[in-house]
Amino acid sequence: MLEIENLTLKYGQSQILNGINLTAKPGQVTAVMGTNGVGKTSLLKAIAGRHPYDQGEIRLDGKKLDHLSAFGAARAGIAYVPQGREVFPLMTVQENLESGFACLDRAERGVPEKIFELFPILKEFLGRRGGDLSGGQQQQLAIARALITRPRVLLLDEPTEGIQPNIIQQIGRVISQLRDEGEIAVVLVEQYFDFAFDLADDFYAVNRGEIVMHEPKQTIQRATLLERVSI
Ligand SMILES: Nc1ncnc2c1ncn2[C@@H]1O[C@H](COP(=O)(O)OP(=O)(O)OP(=O)(O)O)[C@@H](O)[C@H]1O
Repeated sequence: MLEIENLTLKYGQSQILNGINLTAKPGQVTAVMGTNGVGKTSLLKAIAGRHPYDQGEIRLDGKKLDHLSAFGAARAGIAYVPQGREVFPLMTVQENLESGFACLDRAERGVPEKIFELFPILKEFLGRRGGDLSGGQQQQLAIARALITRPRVLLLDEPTEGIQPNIIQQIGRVISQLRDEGEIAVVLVEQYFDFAFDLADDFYAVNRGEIVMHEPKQTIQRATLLERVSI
């Protein structure tokens, strides 16, 4: 389980996150929603060791992750799929997948067959360059690369952005499957409201660096959440 307690983050003098508390459980999709610029990406970056946070605590399975680097966070079990995907355009699909090996011990460095079961297109395109894939295929590659590290937590930053509907559906099915397997806590930052609403088990609405609503699927009202994330 991922636990964030009282997290604050600044860019220079600008306070961007102001005391965030959030829990993401394995076997659940936790949605973090809100309009542009409220701090969703910054929160994921802090968790993934991509940006230093000022105060607060991040714990994984009860263990404090003490201001880790990106490498340290990946080794600790946190995988991050950034907005815009960051696929290496001149490297092949195979090489892009292997770039996920960096944080693994030598004995663990292999692409599990499960990756190709989740994303069959990647097996077909192993020799193709990342930059020659469609946006949706690149998103699948970015998620696959993250899964290679066998994470405990999967952070997804707007995985549907700029992607055609049939691939959005496939990505939704993969996220559901990962959730149902029960091993990984998925944290989903998403502005495509219905995608997140249909998929997630727990919802956090963020506004100006603060959590303004937290409610599980069982009790949440669609209209209330929509209003909170549209402010
Ligand atoms: N490197 C940076 N330096 C200074 N300010 C930044 C930096 N990155 C983001 N910001 C600012 O921090 C605020 C939060 O940005 P962030 O990207 O976390 O928001 P977001 O909710 O993910 O928005 P979006 O959906 O547009 O990505 C914004 O006002 C943004 O302009």
